[in-house]
Amino acid sequence: MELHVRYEGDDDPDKCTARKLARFDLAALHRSPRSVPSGVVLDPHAERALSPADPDDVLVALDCSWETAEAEAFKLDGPHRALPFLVAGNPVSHGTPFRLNTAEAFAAGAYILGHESLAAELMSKFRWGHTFLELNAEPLERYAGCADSAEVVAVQQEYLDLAEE
Ligand SMILES: C[S@@+](CC[C@H](N)C(=O)[O-])C[C@H]1O[C@@H](n2cnc3c(N)ncnc32)[C@H](O)[C@@H]1O
Repeated sequence: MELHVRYEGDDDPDKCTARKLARFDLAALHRSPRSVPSGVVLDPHAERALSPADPDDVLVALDCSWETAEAEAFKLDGPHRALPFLVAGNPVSHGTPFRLNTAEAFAAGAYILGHESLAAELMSKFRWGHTFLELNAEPLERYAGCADSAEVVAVQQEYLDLAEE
């Protein structure tokens, strides 16, 4: 599985998780949208949830600040998919649902698409990485066992209902 990042560079470079993954040769950074290959785009605004039915060869994320991550910013080729209910494990957004950093989004995507060891390798580069995998162990396992996006959404609903109680 290849990981590609459309890199906006408008967030703190010292804390940027995409840059760290690139330093370990785990992801490729693209400063121009034209050089980003077509692949499954991890897009929180997408209508369809990522599921094991999606292609697992190329995953793309947009690394930018959350202030500029509006829908128009995600103009990239390929099917756009939202990650289902998962909570951030990083210290900046710890416990916040849906608001993952780029490394967490890639780890979640890899896990759901059947690449658990890649998810573990990505998270091993961050001191909080194990927290993300521990906090989300059950939902990740369940999403990875779904047949399609509709099943993922049904499982997600159980977590949303629990979160509302
Ligand atoms: C907005 S950037 C913030 C990155 C942060 N500056 C960092 O250093 O990791 C996070 C990216 O991860 C992906 N992502 C995060 N949460 C997501 C979700 N719930 N669904 C789909 N993609 C998500 C998107 O590509 C999003 O643009």
